[in-house]
Amino acid sequence: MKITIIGAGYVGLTSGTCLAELGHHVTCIDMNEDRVARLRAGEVPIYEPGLQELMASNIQAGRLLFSADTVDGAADADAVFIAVGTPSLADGDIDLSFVQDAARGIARVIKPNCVVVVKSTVVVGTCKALREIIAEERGALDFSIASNPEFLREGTAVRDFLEPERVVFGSDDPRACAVLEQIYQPLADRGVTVMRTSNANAELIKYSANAFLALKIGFINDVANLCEQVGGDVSAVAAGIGLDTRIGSAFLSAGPGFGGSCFPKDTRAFAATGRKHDAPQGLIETLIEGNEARSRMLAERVLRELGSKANGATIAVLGLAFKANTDDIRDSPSLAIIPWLQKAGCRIKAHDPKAMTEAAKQLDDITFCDNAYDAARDADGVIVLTEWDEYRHLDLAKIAGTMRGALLADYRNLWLPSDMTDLDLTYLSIGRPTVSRASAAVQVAKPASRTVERAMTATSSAG
Ligand SMILES: NC(=O)c1ccc[n+]([C@@H]2O[C@H](COP(=O)([O-])OP(=O)(O)OC[C@H]3O[C@@H](n4cnc5c(N)ncnc54)[C@H](O)[C@@H]3O)[C@@H](O)[C@H]2O)c1
Ligand SMILES: O=c1ccn([C@@H]2O[C@H](COP(=O)(O)OP(=O)(O)O[C@H]3O[C@H](CO)[C@@H](O)[C@H](O)[C@H]3O)[C@@H](O)[C@H]2O)c(=O)[nH]1
Repeated sequence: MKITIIGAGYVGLTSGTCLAELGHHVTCIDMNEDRVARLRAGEVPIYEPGLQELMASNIQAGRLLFSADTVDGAADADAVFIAVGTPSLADGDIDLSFVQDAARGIARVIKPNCVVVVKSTVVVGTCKALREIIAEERGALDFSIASNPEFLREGTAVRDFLEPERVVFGSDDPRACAVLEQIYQPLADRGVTVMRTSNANAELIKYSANAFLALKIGFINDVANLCEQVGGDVSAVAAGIGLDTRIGSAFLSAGPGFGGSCFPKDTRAFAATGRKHDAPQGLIETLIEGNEARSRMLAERVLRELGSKANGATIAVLGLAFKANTDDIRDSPSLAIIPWLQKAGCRIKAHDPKAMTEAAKQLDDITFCDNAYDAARDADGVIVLTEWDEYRHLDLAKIAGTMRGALLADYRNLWLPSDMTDLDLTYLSIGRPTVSRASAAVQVAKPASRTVERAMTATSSAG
């Protein structure tokens, strides 16, 4: 199949590369000429593990091309995938202007019988509206439209695309369904479930999936708040409920709140769609409120701990990306927590293995450091906001030895409270007992089984 992808960002580039890997001939088009030039030179403009190698081998095999020219790239495609951004508007609804522009851009170019596939995350009814835009722009042309939402996660995008738990596509046009079935046949041959449904259902499935996953996170964060008040341990509670297969153990890691380019904007859009269609999504409205309030709550927890020393304190922030293994900082908790600390008079030193360049564009007055040890040196407090593996292996005694203060706020539960008892640190984490510097030994109950506790910490942060 000849496939064109409009938008070579996280989704377009990964999908395009993976579709080439499945044997299709793919052209990725992006309006950002600089991005296209870098891609043509074999450079991957985002950090996504495994993508560079896969891209190189498919370029080499002649199955993957890049272009900044829609006419050049889309004219002979059997299917054109739209994978451009759908950011939030001020009222929470999504901005469909990029998708609409992309549809207008291809309308005059596509060949008869082409299938236009919407991969961007869009609210229900969008495909229908895009069909009208293309028809208006092009006049009489036989073409089909389909929705094919993407479920990949940043950081594991290549694996998620090539080994998905399911592929969902929807169209009210059997010809579009036949083309999509052919495109995904190589995955179906490997045993992947390919679900075919209506256009509207496919659009609804994407938002409902993200909203449900975000609810799990919001729920466990609320449970963590309760654990902190009553002396519980959220890791144990999550493990205990997750053993029930009706609940499942995934997406029950308590932390600084969900961020990223999807959950915050998609939950807002889902709620806005509910309001618009007189089907209020009360659970999701409350979830959004709680998640937004969480950043301030976690900043205040640190400020409370620092007390009168907060104004003028130096805080080392470890991790700026919204999660590990990505350079993406869109809607990252760091972007909300850091300004709260700065407002209270804290000076911020920060480190992130991949996201400092992006963070520098959005955060002011930060001293960026080459590594976590440099960030922590002379700091009054250290806050962990991203669960990078390299932080798990830090020498905490060394960190404690070079800090001016003694506060470690582990908002990703990377370590165990019971491992802190010999360190000269006050250890805060999420939904678990605080280990206070002065009376560490009496405050932390040893877990019944350290093996179980360690396993829980490892799996819960895997997401
Ligand atoms: N990032 C994810 O993990 C993820 C996962 C699943 C779904 N999604 C959805 O996929 C869509 C894309 O997300 P993303 O993170 O890849 O966005 P992105 O911002 O990384 O990439 C979008 C790209 O589209 C390009 N673009 C915009 N308009 C264009 C046009 N008219 N012609 C050509 N190029 C154009 C931009 O230059 C940019 O490079 C969104 O709707 C998002 O919600 C994202
Ligand atoms: O148990 C968990 C799991 C995740 N998170 C946070 O939730 C956010 C989203 O994480 P994740 O889902 O791993 O990352 P994304 O790359 O944003 O992927 C989500 O959003 C994509 C875009 O729609 C979908 O395609 C994916 O299926 C969906 O998982 C991040 O801030 C995580 O730190 C938690 O706090 N606890």
